[in-house]
Amino acid sequence: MRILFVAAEASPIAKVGGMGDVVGALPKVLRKLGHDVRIIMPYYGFLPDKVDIPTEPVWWGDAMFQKFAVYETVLPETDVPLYLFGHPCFSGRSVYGGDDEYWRFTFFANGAAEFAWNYWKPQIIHCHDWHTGMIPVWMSDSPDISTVFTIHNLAYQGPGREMLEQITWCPWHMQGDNAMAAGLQFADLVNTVSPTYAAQIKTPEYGENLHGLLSWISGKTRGIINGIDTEKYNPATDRLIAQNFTPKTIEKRRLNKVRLQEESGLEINRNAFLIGMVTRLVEQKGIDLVLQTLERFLAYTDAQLIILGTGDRFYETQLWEISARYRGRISVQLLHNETISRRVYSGIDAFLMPSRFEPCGISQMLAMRYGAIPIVRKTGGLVDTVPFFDPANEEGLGYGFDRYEPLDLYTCMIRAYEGFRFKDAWEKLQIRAMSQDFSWYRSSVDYLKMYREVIGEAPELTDKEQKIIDQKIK
Ligand SMILES: Nc1ncnc2c1ncn2[C@@H]1O[C@H](COP(=O)(O)OP(=O)(O)O[C@H]2O[C@H](CO)[C@@H](O)[C@H](O)[C@H]2O)[C@@H](O)[C@H]1O
Repeated sequence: MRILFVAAEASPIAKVGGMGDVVGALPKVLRKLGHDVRIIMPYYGFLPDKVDIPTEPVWWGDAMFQKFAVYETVLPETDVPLYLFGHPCFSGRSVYGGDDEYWRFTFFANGAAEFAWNYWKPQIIHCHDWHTGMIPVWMSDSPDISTVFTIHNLAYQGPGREMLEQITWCPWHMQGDNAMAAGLQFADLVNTVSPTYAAQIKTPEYGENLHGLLSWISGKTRGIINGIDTEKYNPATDRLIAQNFTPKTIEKRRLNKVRLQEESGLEINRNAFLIGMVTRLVEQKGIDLVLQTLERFLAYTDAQLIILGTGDRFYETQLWEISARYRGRISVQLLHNETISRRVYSGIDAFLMPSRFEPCGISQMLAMRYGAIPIVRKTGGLVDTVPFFDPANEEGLGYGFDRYEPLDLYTCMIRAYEGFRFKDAWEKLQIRAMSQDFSWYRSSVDYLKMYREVIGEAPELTDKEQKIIDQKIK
């Protein structure tokens, strides 16, 4: 199949959060399974530092009364062709933000549609989040190009209908109050990134005002759990961490904890319970709950906390302030840094993710891959990826709590803290977490089915695909 991914992010060159992980990893696996998958994303000002880009474009196009250039390169460390949509509006150093964000990404979507009509024609356009929401609307007039729309974050819905009508082409039959809603309405199939979240978004509590529409289209909506890039994120070979280790050599992991404590200004204490977070500092991630719980938890235990994240200034300031009062016990790094993130995953004992809502969550899977035990709120994809620890039967992978309440988080953290004191049981839990298969090959089966469904083919895997997948998954 010929599939064009259209997205604002692609790891490793333009990643802000989990969408970048998905767009950077899934095409690579689909290509290994024999499909011609390519990506188009904006040519951000910082990209020349990260990837070789030819000076001559392969194509010039027009959209929204502007000219744009498309450059062709390859996503680093893969064989995935990458097209970069070049226009001065994307020359800044950050992916999101700025007053023209809505206009800029709508223009990008429009350019990507022109590109698919005129330069490289896919059978399927795979759209990601509101930035690409208008593409299914435009493609509804092109019967030879089908569309799949993936919801990574329903909270951001893009420009409203009125603005869309001012800046771009909205066909008379268009429906939807904003870019996200339009994408959901017109895509041939829609998915979000876990089965639990796919069910939750049909309710007012999680639907971000689109629950009515999402219930209406539930027949064409799927829930497909994300994977992680298990080649890149492999503690046995990762060169960015202090000490490599495997489930069989888990004792070697201890060195990573000590190094992390050294590097982040925490007291060096192998026995202290070290909890970590690697996250965007936004309301979704439950930072307010952590702030309400933390001091009580620190008073009761000898635990330490490291937070790596950037986001809302409000949370950044509060975390910074609290870390200044607990030197040696709390380390807050207000950065986006891939190397530090891996050093955190490989050194902490437990990974905290008390999300208000969570479509899937990649961080908790990365944490488990590196032997850190998740402490999560039972919501969305965290339900599907973190079965809860049952010490009596030696089952499960992490600790969980239900209600979005400080006391519930506190109790859950105390349970994990107590669990950590039973060293043998904790080590077995770590080994079990590390031994899970979170690779994209598993989820690629459901994506292939979805792609085949939109182009009217039988959903079964081919023998070749089945063989590769059988080899890859445990
Ligand atoms: N400061 C920092 N430095 C370095 N790396 C950092 C970082 N902050 C975050 N990251 C990285 O960004 C990714 C975060 O991915 P998540 O899926 O956990 O959440 P996010 O909300 O961004 O994604 C959204 O999209 C994804 C993809 O579908 C869904 O899984 C998720 O539920 C949804 O909210 C991880 O790879 C993490 O390591």
